[in-house]
Order: sequence, then C-alpha cells, then structure tokens
Amino acid sequence: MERTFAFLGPRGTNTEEAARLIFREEDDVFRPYRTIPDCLEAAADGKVNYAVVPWENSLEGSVNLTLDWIIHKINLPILSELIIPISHQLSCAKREHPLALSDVTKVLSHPQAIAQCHNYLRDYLPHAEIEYVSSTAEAARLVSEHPEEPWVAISAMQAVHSYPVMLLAENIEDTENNFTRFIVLGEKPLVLPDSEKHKTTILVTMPSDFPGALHQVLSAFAWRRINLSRIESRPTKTGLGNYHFVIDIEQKMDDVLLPGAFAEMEALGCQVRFLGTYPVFIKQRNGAELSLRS
Ligand SMILES: O=C(O)C(=O)C[C@]1(C(=O)O)C=C[C@@H](O)C=C1
Repeated sequence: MERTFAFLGPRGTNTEEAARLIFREEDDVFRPYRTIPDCLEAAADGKVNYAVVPWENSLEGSVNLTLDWIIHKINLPILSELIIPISHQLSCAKREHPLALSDVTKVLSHPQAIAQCHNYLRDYLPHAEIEYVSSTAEAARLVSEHPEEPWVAISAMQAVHSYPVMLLAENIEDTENNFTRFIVLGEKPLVLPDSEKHKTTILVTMPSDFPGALHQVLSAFAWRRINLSRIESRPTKTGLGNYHFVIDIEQKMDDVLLPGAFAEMEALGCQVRFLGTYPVFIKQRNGAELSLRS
C-alpha cells in the first residue's frame, strides 16, 4: 500500500537521505516541502501520511523549530527515530575552473549546517558573508542557479549530485561525531523492522511557583531506575521564566513503571503529554546499511 512521506526539501537534503534509508517499500512516495512546519502541517492535515523532520544534532543540539511546532501547533505521535551521520560538502556552480576560496563572497546553507562547520569557515572563508537558507539542498540549488556569482553552498553529497554544482571541499564538518536525529510523525501506525532500542518522549509542564518541581519530576524517574537521555526546556510563550520540558526516556512505554512515574508527576500538579513511544534506528558512519547500535 502506498505510504507518503513529507520531508524538508528540495531533493538532496539530509532529511531525505534519512527517510529513504528506512522506508524502502516499492510504493513509498517522498514529497519535498519547503520548511519543517510545512512538513508537519502536511501530515497533520492528511496531505501525506507521515512527516520526517530533524529533531536534534550531536554538535548543535535541538532543532527548536521542530520542538516548538510539536509543542504548540500539531498533535501527532512520534512513530520512529532515525539517527544518521552527517557530512558536509562545499560546492560552487558548475564553471570551467573551480572557484578560488579567496574569491568567494557568500556561503549559503541551513543554520544547523553552518554551525557544524564553524572551524572550516573561520579557517578558509572568514571573509565570506553567511546566508541562511531553508535547507542544505536549497543552498546547492540556489548556488547552481547563479553561476555568475562567486557563491558556495554547504550541503550533503546527494545535493552535489542532484544539482549542477562542482565539489570544492569534502567533509568540512568540525568533527566526525556529527550525527542528526530525525523523527517520523503520523496518525497511522508504521510497519517497521525490529529494533533493539526504543524511546518514549513526553512533554511536562510544571505548575508555576512550585519550589523544587524539576527535582521532584526527576526523582519520579530516578527512584524507579528509569534512564533519561535528554531534557530540553522550551518557553511556554506565556511569560518569561515559564517552560515546558521535553523528556526522552530510554525505554518503551510499559504498563507499570512509566504510568506510575507519570501519575506521580501529575499528583505534583504537572501536566504530562505523551508524545510517542517508538523504535530507534541508527546508521553508523562506516556502515553502508542501516544498523542498530547494541
Ligand atoms: O538541510 C538539510 O539537509 C536538513 O535535512 C536539515 C538539517 C537540520 O535541520 O539539522 C539536517 C541535518 C543537518 O544537521 C543539517 C540540516
């Protein structure tokens, strides 16, 4: 049966690579959208079955736009997580001779990608202006459409192959430990391969003026020996100092332990919203195939 996936486009983004790595049925259809909110809204409005969006990067931290849209705008469960290594390539529009780095006036890319290449940019392109665009593939596309301009793009290799650009430098990310987590959201359950690793994500909103609230929330997990892998705070947008907490729990939803922890937090006056319980798939840097970290 056909499954449709919205991804942050245009073709050649890291998000598209992540989506195509895991969803490989013959009938799987991938549709590019211009922004992360567009992807999420397309899934929420039923224009596609699922949205695949970036969620967290090992160098730059959370993708706040994704967090905020999930917290404030849509109500779709997280169905799966994909973690892939990210490498960035520098390219210019196809021309007779490669552009000299000293002649480059502008570097285009997604803000997360620029942040992951700070060292290279400081060392080799300190004179160039930075222009943030909606995705790394959009940067390659824009650069390819302006061959008369001394511009370069930072993008994935797939974008270098997808647009008329030429490679100037390979793997310019600050460290090899550059991984991005992507999540898949949608209304219908997804048929996925088995995974050894699972997570559950919740959103906790504390009552205001409650001394030690965060400590008590954490102790609901600690004394049950439940492992957490991330706590991210985001403003509730109701006033300075008010926060939601997105909490990643290193296990599947169960019948006893997690409901017990959630009930304990609710008894403290916290609101607990369940965002999903899902398998995790990880591609190692040197593995051609998707593999699971044990
Ligand atoms: O622009 C892309 O290629 C994306 O898929 C987005 C994105 C992100 O938002 O983090 C994904 C992975 C990299 O971390 C850089 C950019």
